[in-house]
Amino acid sequence: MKVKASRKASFNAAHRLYRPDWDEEKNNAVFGKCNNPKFHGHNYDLIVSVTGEIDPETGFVMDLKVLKDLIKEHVEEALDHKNLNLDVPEFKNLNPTAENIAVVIWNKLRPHINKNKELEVVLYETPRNFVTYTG
Ligand SMILES: Nc1nc2c(c(=O)[nH]1)N=C([C@H](O)[C@H](O)COP(=O)(O)OP(=O)(O)OP(=O)(O)O)CN2
Ligand SMILES: [Zn+2]
Repeated sequence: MKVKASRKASFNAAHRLYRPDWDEEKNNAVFGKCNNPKFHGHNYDLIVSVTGEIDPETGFVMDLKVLKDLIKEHVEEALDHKNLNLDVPEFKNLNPTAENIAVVIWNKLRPHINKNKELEVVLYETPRNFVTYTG
């Protein structure tokens, strides 16, 4: 019997969506207001879920206090109050779209989650725009 255990978190960050190899016209056509050269920010909401068997001794799929601390150390400290394009090495050559941010978060957390458990990251960029990555 598998159960999904989840932890919510949030961070805020600035970004700009653009490709340096495209001219301004094309960047504006594809990325619109998200291509603002002075950047813009979002309050990101994150749901990290771990799915697996319940440990019969603890009753936990995973201790959610441990998951909270992992998110704080590996996600919030890396991304919160940062300019994703300028401050976060993973986005030096990668557009910080919601999809790419979700993949980066998943990759940061995966090494710290038991191999027998599945990991899912849901990232809300706005209250209505969200992406899901499961590896
Ligand atoms: N597939 C994707 N599409 C878009 C992304 C993305 O990361 N992946 N990002 C953006 C913008 O950065 C940003 O999310 C603005 O999107 P928009 O829909 O314009 O949102 P609003 O500011 O209008 O706020 P809502 O609350 O969503 O109405 C665009 N596309
Ligand atoms: Zn944006």
